[in-house]
This record gives sequence, C-alpha cells and structure tokens, in this order.
Amino acid sequence: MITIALPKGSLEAQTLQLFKEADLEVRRTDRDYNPRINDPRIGKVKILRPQEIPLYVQMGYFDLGISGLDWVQESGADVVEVANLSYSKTGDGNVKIVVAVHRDEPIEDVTAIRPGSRVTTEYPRITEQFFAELGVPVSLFPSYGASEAKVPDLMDVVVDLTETGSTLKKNGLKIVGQIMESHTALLANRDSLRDPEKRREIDEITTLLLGVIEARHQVLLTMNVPAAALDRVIEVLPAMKKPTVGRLHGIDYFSIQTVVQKGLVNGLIPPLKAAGAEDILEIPITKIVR
Ligand SMILES: Nc1ncnc2c1ncn2[C@@H]1O[C@H](COP(=O)(O)OP(=O)(O)OP(=O)(O)O)[C@@H](O)[C@H]1O
Ligand SMILES: O=P(O)(O)OC[C@H]1O[C@H](OP(=O)(O)OP(=O)(O)O)[C@H](O)[C@@H]1O
Ligand SMILES: [Mg+2]
Repeated sequence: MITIALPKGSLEAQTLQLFKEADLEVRRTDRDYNPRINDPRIGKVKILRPQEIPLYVQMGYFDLGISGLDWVQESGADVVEVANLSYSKTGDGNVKIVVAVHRDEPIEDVTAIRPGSRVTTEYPRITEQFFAELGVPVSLFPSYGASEAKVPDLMDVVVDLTETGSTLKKNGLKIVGQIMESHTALLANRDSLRDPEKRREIDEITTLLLGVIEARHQVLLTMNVPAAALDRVIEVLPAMKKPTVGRLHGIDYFSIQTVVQKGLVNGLIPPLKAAGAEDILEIPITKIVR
C-alpha cells in the first residue's frame, strides 16, 4: 500500500476533483486532514500545505505527494516528478514565479533593480539565488502572503507566483523578470520507486490520474454513414487519427467512431452532417489510457 500527501489551499479543490474523476474519491468532512481513499492500493492520506509536501515525500513519510515544482525548488527536496498534473488554481497548468515592481518605477528589466532594494517573497531561497546570480545585492524580507500589497509602500520589489496576472494588475505592479515556470506535479519518494510492489502501485495510480487529465478535453464522436458517403465523411474528420469504421448489420451503412478535441466538435458536426453522417453522438470520456 502507498501513502499520499494532498495539498490544502490553492490546489485543493482541483486535486479533490481529479481524484474523484479518477474514481479515487477522497472521502472527508470539512476540516478533516486525515481523509480516506477507498482503493486497495492506497493507505494513509493526509492533507498538508504544499510548501511542506516535497520534504515529507523525500523523508519517506509519504510515497507520493502533490505540490508545485516551485516548492520542490524552494525546499531543495530530492524527489522524483512522476507526472505533470496540468492543473493550477484556476486553469490548465503553467504558473510563473516573477519579479515585479510598481508600474511607475523606471525599471523595465531586472538588471535595472537598484542594489540594496528591499525584496519581499514567499520564496526566499529561490529569490536569494536569483539575485546572487544576477550580481545585484538586495535585502530579502520573507513574506507570509499578500506580498503584492507591500510594494511600493513597504518594499521595492516582490517575487511571487502569478497565474492570471490579476493580483499584480490590481495592485499596480508590472513584471520585470521571470525566475521560473512551475506546474503541479505528482512527486514520488526515490526509495518507494525502487520497491517493486510500491512502484507498481505508483504507476497504476499515475496512469489513472493522467487518464483523467488526458480525457478532459476530448470526446468520443460516433455516427452512422451510408456507404456512398463514407469517403466524404472521413475527409471531414481531423486527420491526426484513423477513425474506427465498422459495418452496420443488414444495411449498406457504416458506423464511425473517433476521439476528437471537445473544442473542435461544434465546428465538425455541421460539415459531418452535410457530408452525409447520420445519428451523430457526442459522448463524454472519463479516462483515456494509451
Ligand atoms: N493561482 C495560483 N495561486 C497560488 N498558487 C498556485 C496557483 N496555481 C497553482 N498554484 C500552486 O499551488 C501551490 C500553492 O501553495 P502554497 O503553499 O503557497 O499555498 P496556497 O495554496 O497559496 O495557500 P494560501 O492560500 O494560504 O496562500 C504552489 O505550489 C503553486 O505553484
Ligand atoms: O496571477 P493570479 O491569478 O492573480 O494569482 C496569483 C496570486 O495567487 C497567490 O496568492 P494566494 O491566493 O495564495 O494568497 P497569498 O498571497 O496570501 O499566498 C499568489 O501568491 C499571487 O498573489
Ligand atoms: Mg498563497
């Protein structure tokens, strides 16, 4: 059995949703940090702050954990990223750690940040390394949140995470540099991956979670097509995939099945119909495992 640490906070809702869609529902009541997942492969589950998860995975307190790569980097934890989970707080994945100043500052690039500037951040280690490599000596002030509020009144520079950019914008800040990109990752303990039994369980859970992520933007399209229209209909379908084609019993018709991007469906259905397709069905997919 494997143990898992799941993130509280920004990633919590999307993480619980992912496990639910993977049929690994996290059963908990509000404020319960020791929930259960009803699956024979999964033992202890704990909900923790993402800052701490990489270190506890490295220490072997958990075989698997979910956190952002930003906290792997900041904590210096030695863990293995077994999957990019492609979700963030509000969107599909990538977030950035950026350097920002007040929009009225005559600074367009990090190299113009004045030596001795006061820098606030929740990522002191990443930030210290960045400015050391840049060769600009700054004073670091660790932040426990709401970092954007402090510039320009209390601090000159902020290093923080941005996803939509709205917090920076609402607080009158502009980006002058980027330190790293980050995404939500499924992290594993190195020793757990060397244990054949745990490795198998980790691989299986990873496959289920990635199967859900892969299926999210795709649907199954099925349709019936008179034999005379088959070539025309196939020409309309996206070229990346060879559709499955079967005969209908007793009549000169074919049935076609193909997986397509959900975003393309509304553009595809009218030309499919015009080409002769009948009984077109759009069917949601819950997992895709290749
Ligand atoms: N829009 C977002 N805002 C903040 N964090 C995000 C966002 N999208 C993804 N993340 C990821 O979520 C994690 C946030 O972890 P963190 O420990 O900072 O707690 P938090 O969820 O921001 O909690 P709090 O609400 O207390 O600030 C990071 O790994 C970060 O990369
Ligand atoms: O680019 P955006 O979509 O606006 O998101 C980025 C903001 O979200 C996070 O704040 P959080 O909600 O974690 O609050 P905190 O600053 O108190 O940690 C992060 O620290 C930024 O402030
Ligand atoms: Mg935060």
